[in-house]
Amino acid sequence: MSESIASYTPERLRYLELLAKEYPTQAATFTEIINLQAIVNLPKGTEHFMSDLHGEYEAFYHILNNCSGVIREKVDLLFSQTLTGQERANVLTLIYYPKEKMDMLVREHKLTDAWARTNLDILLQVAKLLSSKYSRSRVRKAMAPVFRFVIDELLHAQPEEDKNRHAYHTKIVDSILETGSIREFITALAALIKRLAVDHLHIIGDIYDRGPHADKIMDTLMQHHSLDIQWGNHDILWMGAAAGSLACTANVLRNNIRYHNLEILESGYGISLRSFALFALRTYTQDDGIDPMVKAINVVLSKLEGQAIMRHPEYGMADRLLFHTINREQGTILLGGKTYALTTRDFPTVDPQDPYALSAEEEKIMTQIQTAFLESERLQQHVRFFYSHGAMYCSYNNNLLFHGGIPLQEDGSFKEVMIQGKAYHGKALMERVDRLVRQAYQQRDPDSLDYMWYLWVGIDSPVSGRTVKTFERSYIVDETTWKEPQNAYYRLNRDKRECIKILHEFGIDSPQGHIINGHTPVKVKKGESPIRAEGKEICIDGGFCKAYQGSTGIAGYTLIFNSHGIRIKSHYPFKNVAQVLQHNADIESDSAQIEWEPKRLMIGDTDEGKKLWQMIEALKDLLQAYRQGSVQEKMPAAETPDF
Ligand SMILES: O=P(O)(O)OC[C@H]1O[C@](O)(COP(=O)(O)O)[C@@H](O)[C@@H]1O
Ligand SMILES: [Mn+2]
Repeated sequence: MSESIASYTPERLRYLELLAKEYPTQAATFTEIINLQAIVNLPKGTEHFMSDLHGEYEAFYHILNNCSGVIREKVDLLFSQTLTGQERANVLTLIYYPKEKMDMLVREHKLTDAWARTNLDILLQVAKLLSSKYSRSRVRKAMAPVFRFVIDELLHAQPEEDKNRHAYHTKIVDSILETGSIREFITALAALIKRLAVDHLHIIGDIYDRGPHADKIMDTLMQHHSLDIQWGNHDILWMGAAAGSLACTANVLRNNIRYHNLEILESGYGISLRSFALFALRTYTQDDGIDPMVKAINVVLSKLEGQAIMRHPEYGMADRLLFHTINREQGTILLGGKTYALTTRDFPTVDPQDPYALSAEEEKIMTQIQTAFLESERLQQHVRFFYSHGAMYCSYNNNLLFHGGIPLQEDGSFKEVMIQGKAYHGKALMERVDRLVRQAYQQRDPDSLDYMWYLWVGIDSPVSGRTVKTFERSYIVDETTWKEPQNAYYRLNRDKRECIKILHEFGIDSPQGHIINGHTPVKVKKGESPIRAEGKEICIDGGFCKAYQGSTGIAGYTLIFNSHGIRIKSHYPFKNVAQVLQHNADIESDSAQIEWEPKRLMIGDTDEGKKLWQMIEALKDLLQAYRQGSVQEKMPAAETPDF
């Protein structure tokens, strides 16, 4: 059979020549084609989605360890007939916290060879089940390098295989025991199990604030094998503070003072609040029962925000300039033509002639704190990770991920938002804001730093979408003033057609497309559902944050998207790691299937798969080019035929 001769454009030929550097022979090329064609026909990897972690490190870390309850499902599937509930619970704790569990067993003299053999076998069965949907080479890469060979051998042992092989495997286990490496080995196996259960993690914003340890969450995320982050309004605030914005810094301080979370600043990031605390105690009274530190930061915040509003008439926030309408003698404020009572009259640093100017002392202390943010190496490292792994939005396998909303008009059309003199809407707006956020960190110019603050408070901000009313919520007795008006997105997101329109704007036209976001806690207790707009929008702010669990009724969601479809897990509150170790107290979760795929999704159907198909096509072209002599093979020296 004669093959037709293909002709290539000069660009294509150049590309094939580059590709030939990696695949220099026909053999190398077709091996890779076979390899990739096998991969695209494997089931798609499992994606997990979480949002609004709000510093709840312990709950987050446990959910990461129990892979949102997926490990328990697998262990139950394999062993519900052969192990008791207690035995399975012990296995689970071993997988979640191998080091701590084995430490405990050693203390109790229970880490025997017999225990090791039994548990090794159980863990191998779990790992085998989870690895079945990956290529062997992918599984091998997921293993700790030191144990790669051994785990690989053991995973591929078939019980029915001949005696020699069985003896070989028994020998491997004997050597593991003899060499005293069982603990390391079990730890590596537990890590592999967790690694295989979750292929990719999406964090849909608000890692920071309210709970105590966002810094530890960041450390953990930095170790993760595969993840992306969509920035939340709280994250943006910290990023702004880390880039030097004083208005952002004041908001970070306020959030953390109010929640008694000084530890993250002081020991987590080495940012001392000592001078600020001393200043507050010296300057403010305790007569009205309000914490002097809260009062001190509220005033600094109102001043700095007022300055930013005056610098930027284009933000349209002149009506948020409240500070000069306070009547200190009467303890009231004038708001929209009405007078409201305040909970304090304690404003000692406000100059009635120039109410938005920081006092000399406030200025000095805030400048010191600003420098401390800029110089905190650990904070800067975390923020750099936000930039390298995060963005305003992400389009991933037909899902559109962002923290808050896309600014809309009341009639549902995209809202035009002015940024540095030009109007943007929809996708272009998200991309423009993304660039501005990056510019704020790279260039630290006053304009983009102010915009970082706007993203925290503004009704046209994609990450906030509210007029944030910090002053009213702090000091005005009448709670009707506390309501924060929201962008129309948060009403229109209940409408299927609106969501389809937004997805379309971002190039997602599949009937299986969804918007996935967080930001507004789903009040399950009040009958709210995370599934909105007939399944087109899924909001997964389930309240990891303890302060919100009263209204959400649960303690966080994980959304799971595997080859069969999408399901949601609602988690119940977590006690602590000690409880897990003592009583195997796993987080309980309910699971609900949201959607089934019409047919099982394979890697070839994913975004990554599309790239692999392109690569397969290119390699086929390369093979053809080799065969017709358009590109020359380069035999490795040792294989050059000897004439
Ligand atoms: O993105 P989130 O979690 O809703 O946080 C932003 C909100 O937090 C607030 O600052 C209120 O916080 P608290 O409820 O913790 O006092 C609101 O003014 C603002 O809308
Ligand atoms: Mn938020």
